[in-house]
Amino acid sequence: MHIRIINPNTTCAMTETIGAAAEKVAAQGARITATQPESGPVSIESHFDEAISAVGVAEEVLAGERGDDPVDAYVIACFGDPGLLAARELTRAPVIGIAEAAFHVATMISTRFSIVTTLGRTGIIAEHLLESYGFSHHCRRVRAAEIPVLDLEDNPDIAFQRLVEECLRAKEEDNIGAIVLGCGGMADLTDRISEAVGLPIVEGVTAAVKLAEALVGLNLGTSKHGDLAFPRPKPFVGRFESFSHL
Ligand SMILES: NC(=O)NC1=NC(=O)NC1=O
Repeated sequence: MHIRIINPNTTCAMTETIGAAAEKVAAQGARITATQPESGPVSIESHFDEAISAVGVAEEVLAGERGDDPVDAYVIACFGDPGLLAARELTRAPVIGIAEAAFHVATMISTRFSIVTTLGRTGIIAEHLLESYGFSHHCRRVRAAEIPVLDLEDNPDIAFQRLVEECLRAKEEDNIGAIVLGCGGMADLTDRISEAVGLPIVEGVTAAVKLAEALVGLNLGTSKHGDLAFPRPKPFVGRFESFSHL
């Protein structure tokens, strides 16, 4: 089984972190390819960043579809799940966003969870996803450690400390059974945070890898009946000309 994990931002170090975390939990025989767009934001911390990164996600799925190494499942490894539905239109394989995966897993081990994400301004993105996926009433609170995404790579000790402090506040105040980590860049911190906080920690990259394995094992992929059918072929002009007649 070949899982292509797409880091929608363009920071190689974070792609490596994400890929290593995925490798650690991947089943025997599952092969992980971790990739990122050639162009786009170095980190995704706003609606604008999300919108721009969605084009890169689509390009990385198309590269997987057109390559000579067949892809069995895709993971979008950014907590905003940028371009998730557009990506699903481009393939028959399962495409799993790390936020959606984390929400599903968290509700299987707890009746209520909180999210601890990076910057407070990205909290609304998580709220929109909770509403869109139908998990709003399961989530007590969306919290932020107030760390820029790239601090997870550049200042890991400070980032870890702030994350643990916010997770401890969530455990103390939110009446929850689990915490969802709200950034793909936190993929390597799960065990350390869980040990420090004393709660089950659900992290989206690893949750998405295991759900991808489950869907492939069930021989289930993205439905091509209805809105996730392949896009109608048409010309694209200008910088997106390569998308013409997909
Ligand atoms: N909430 C987030 O910080 N999301 C993210 N930004 C990135 O660049 N990757 C993420 O997962």
